[in-house]
Amino acid sequence: MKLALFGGSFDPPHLGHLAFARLALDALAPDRFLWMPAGRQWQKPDQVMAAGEHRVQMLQRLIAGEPRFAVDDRELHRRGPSFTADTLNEFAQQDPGAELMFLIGQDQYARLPTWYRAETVAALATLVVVPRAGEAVVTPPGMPAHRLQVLDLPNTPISSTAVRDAIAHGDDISPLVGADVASYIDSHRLYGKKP
Ligand SMILES: Nc1ncnc2c1ncn2[C@@H]1O[C@H](COP(=O)(O)OP(=O)(O)OP(=O)(O)O)[C@@H](O)[C@H]1O
Ligand SMILES: O=C(O)c1ccc[n+]([C@@H]2O[C@H](COP(=O)([O-])O)[C@@H](O)[C@H]2O)c1
Repeated sequence: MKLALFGGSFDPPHLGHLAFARLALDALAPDRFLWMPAGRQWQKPDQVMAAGEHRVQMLQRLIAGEPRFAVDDRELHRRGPSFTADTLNEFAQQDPGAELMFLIGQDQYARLPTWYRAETVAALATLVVVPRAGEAVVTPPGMPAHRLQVLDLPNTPISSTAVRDAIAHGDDISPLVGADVASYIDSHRLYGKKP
């Protein structure tokens, strides 16, 4: 069983995430593809994120057109920081024969040596990495031995930060997150969205 895991803050999820996920679905042909919103991303201590339930609802709207996608909210229910090593250990114990693939963009791949138990992450999953914001995939110094699959994602210059900034400026965010996520943000007044 091949299991693709896409972890993220998803605050909010956007069309860049969706482009990456669709490409991975085609390229990897996993048996399951799970989007995993982080509970507490310990490396973003200053960011007050939208509640986990809102991020799950936005993800559900973003992925609605693709029945092979599902949301796994286990990290939202775990106490303490959301360590990817813990999550991968859970999957490995749950299904010892499964081939785990963890999706990340180059920005996070570059930081991976700073993650909690990076060697466990590297040992348990193949890292599926895409370029980000024009930055090619480069293995960072200090990265433990790992399996790497690079996917050639065309540059999708969207970030959650840009979405939050666009909201602050009163801009239409539908081109960044799609109409369904935009209307969810609107109706729940997330990220300081004005009526
Ligand atoms: N436009 C994009 N293209 C490729 N990968 C992306 C893109 N946006 C996010 N990712 C990747 O998706 C994962 C989750 O990203 P995250 O939820 O932090 O979104 P973000 O846009 O990077 O957020 P923020 O701007 O708040 O840092 C990370 O591995 C990140 O590298
Ligand atoms: O385990 C860690 O130490 C760790 C440190 C930073 C990020 N991560 C995970 O990497 C994924 C992408 O993070 P982010 O902040 O770019 O959305 C998400 O699943 C995070 O929980 C994990």
